[in-house]
Amino acid sequence: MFPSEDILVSTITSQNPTAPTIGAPFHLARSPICVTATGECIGDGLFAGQDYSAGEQITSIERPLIGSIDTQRLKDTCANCYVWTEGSSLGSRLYVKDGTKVQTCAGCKRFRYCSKPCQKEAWNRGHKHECKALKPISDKEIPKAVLAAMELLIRRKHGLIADSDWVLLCRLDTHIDDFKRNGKYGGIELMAMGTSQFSWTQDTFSKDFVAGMYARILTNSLTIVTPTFDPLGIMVDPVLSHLNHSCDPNAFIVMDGSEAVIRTLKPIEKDEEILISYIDTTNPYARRQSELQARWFFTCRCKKCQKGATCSEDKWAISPQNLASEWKAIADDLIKSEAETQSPANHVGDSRDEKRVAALQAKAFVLYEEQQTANPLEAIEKIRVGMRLCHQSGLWPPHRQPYAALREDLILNLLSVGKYRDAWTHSAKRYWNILPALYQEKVHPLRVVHMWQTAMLALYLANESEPVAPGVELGLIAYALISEVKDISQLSHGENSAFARSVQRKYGEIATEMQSELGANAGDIMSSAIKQQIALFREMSDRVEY
Ligand SMILES: C[S@@+](CC[C@H](N)C(=O)[O-])C[C@H]1O[C@@H](n2cnc3c(N)ncnc32)[C@H](O)[C@@H]1O
Repeated sequence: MFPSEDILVSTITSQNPTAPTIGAPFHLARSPICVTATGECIGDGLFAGQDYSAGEQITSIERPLIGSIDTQRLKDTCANCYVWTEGSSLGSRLYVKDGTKVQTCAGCKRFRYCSKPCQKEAWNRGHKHECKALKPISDKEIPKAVLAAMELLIRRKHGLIADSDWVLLCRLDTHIDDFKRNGKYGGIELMAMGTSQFSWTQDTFSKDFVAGMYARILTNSLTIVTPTFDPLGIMVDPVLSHLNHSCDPNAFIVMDGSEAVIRTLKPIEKDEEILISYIDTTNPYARRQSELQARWFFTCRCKKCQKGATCSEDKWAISPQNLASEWKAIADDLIKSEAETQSPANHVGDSRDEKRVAALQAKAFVLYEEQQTANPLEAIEKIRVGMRLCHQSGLWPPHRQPYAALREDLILNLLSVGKYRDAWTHSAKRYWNILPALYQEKVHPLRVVHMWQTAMLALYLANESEPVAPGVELGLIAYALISEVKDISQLSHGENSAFARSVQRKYGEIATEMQSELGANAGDIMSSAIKQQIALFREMSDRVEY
């Protein structure tokens, strides 16, 4: 048992950030981005230890210190290596070995593992202590943040978290005062009480310390994702959790099983701060600010936010004054009847026309959120209503949110009900008109993953007897896309990543198949045919109604 964690933590938090180590890929220092309204610097961040070009690895962390899987994913995800054995999106699971299954831990009946070695690794990391504590409460649904806090406290109590990690972790802000101000501190105290009780650590950590640690998890966790960015849970890590946010980030975290890698999105100079994004940065300015304020308690002053609502995310296809009169009437009704239209997250401007546009935007976001909890067929209907609103009002360019996000979910839902052809035309629209606008860097991992999914859909449809449109040969389009993804995935995911390797493998299979079909002149025949097919693929993006 430790004499007094509270004393240890207060000593640590007053220390200065670590000095840079020569030759290290990054270092921790005071961040100029974390400032109060009066300009006082209040937080740390990670800074580049050398110059990096776009698409380079900065560092790799074998596994985050603490990971906690979403309740929904506990049943189909390995709690050690984070392999997701189900997966919904097309082409997203090629990197998972066929027949991978997970089995429940016989003790706690909560976590599942894909193999004996994974179970053993988790056991030795601390599950041997945690399992006993979780066993009597195996029938209770426990929020992932509580499970993360339990793991953290149990492992520290049993000497399974190094002092150096603990020191860094305890330096992260708890935001307790912010929680007290927004009225959520009571809930935190309650969760912390449960955490202490369930983890059998009351003898080691005080009530206030646990509340602080729980609050720290809420404001410093990152999302565990698959290599294709399907969310699986949350992770807390002394290094990763020190990364600050920018709506115009220069880096991102990509995961390969339990390994988390920080990679660059743009060139970064030595001593420049490494910034990732915490949120969907494709949203308009007011929405981004509201989300960051509500969840992380800060006003973002990144380069993009300093320009206010003037960037491409905030551009309308027509000016608000030119909205057709029937849409003005619809907007006026919404202003009278729907509270959401007044939310600061939808703020567009103070003129009457801007308020109307904000009301239509609020409605589109409500529809976007509502469809997320509906079954696929209902979701498709709701999404179509939202997309028609965006299209028929004439206000939205295809990449403006939530129009682009609605199409994204439409594609996923169409795939899940087997409407592959419909999904294909929307994917073509997304490929040509949306991805380059949303993710301007070619190495952006979300752009790469979406390209990959488009390629896999083309490949699937290539085997159907009826072409999707006259003259279209989807096999060739798939080949061209896979070959593009093959090259870029080395930069977005890393050449040795499971994702890049599975793309490489697929490319090899298809190239061999094409060569055996077309013979010695395969290269020449294909390059002219591909040009023609790409032109047809581009034309397909104009065939969607909205
Ligand atoms: C995951 S932590 C990052 C580490 C944090 N800077 C620290 O030293 O504890 C998230 C917190 O960092 C601060 N932060 C991150 N990005 C910021 C930004 N762009 N502007 C202002 N504060 C930021 C906020 O206080 C946020 O709640």
